[in-house]
Amino acid sequence: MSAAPVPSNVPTSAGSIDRLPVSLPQLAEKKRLGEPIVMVTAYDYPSAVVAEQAGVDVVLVGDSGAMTVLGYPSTVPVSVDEMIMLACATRRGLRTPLLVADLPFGSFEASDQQAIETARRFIKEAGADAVKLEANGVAAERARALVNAGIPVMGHVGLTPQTATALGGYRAQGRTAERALDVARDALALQEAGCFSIVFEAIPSQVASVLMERMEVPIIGIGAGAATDGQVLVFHDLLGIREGVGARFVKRYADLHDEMVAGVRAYAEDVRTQRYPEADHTYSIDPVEFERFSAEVA
Ligand SMILES: Nc1nc(=O)c2c([nH]1)NC[C@@H]1CN(c3ccc(C(=O)N[C@@H](CCC(=O)O)C(=O)O)cc3)CN21
Ligand SMILES: CC(C)C(=O)C(=O)O
Ligand SMILES: [Mg+2]
Repeated sequence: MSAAPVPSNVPTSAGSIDRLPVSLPQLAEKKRLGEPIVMVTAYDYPSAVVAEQAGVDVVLVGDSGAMTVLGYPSTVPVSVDEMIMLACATRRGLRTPLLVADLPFGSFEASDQQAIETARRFIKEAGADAVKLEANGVAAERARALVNAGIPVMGHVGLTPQTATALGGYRAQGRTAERALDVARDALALQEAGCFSIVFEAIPSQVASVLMERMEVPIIGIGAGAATDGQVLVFHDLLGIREGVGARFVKRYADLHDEMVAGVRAYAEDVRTQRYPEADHTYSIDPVEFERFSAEVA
């Protein structure tokens, strides 16, 4: 399927009627065929347009946006309303990729009903195609309730930033036999609960490799090695938009932060040295009109 190079710029937040998104069966088919699945985060209209035009399969409105675009020190403080706003902006720039939205910390844990109400907001108000939730004590139970309510769910195991304090910070997980078994249990529970896909974050590649033998749904890795069915990276990390969190899995494909600073610096320099604006950047008025205006205003 060839992606339209132009965004739909949909009139409503819920997506355009003629949108043909990447489907869950298409992702399963990619796994079956061994075709790697490409996922990237986006948080607003321009990043969504970039992801669309680059032809990715899945776009994640990650709660990492709490840090990358909202400036919070972690993903924990971001609210559902803030995430909905990011998801709506992303939706408007997106046509073909599957749009997945992270359920933020505190928005789904309390009860199945809370999880369903939150997920429905992402689907109905923001036009998300699916939601993602991080493994914790109740995630599999909530995932099952969401799937039963007709909401596609992606799981997330390994380094789960919403519970990073309990995990010892932003560090790789599953590095002892016991902890690798914890990751395995989380992944199998989420698969059993009906998740259509699961993210493996920051686990040893050997552990991910062995787990892949047990996984029937497409697995998207970030710092989980090359054996997963696809990869995901944070938009700002792969484009070098800020210093980032220093995760070893980041591969930087551009240095946009430096380019943006250089651009604004050059603009500032032009203003201060009066090299901007030039004639091309200014408007003019008909000479007769200008004479009349000058006579009156004086
Ligand atoms: N911009 C951004 N990109 C991300 O990938 C991301 C976020 N933000 N915010 C939430 C989490 C945090 N992430 C991280 C952060 C660090 C490592 C990491 O590799 N940590 C080192 C240890 C660093 C230390 O010792 O402090 C490790 O080797 O485990 C992995 C994932 C991934 N997520
Ligand atoms: C890194 C991905 C998987 C994520 O959860 C996020 O960006 O919030
Ligand atoms: Mg996340």
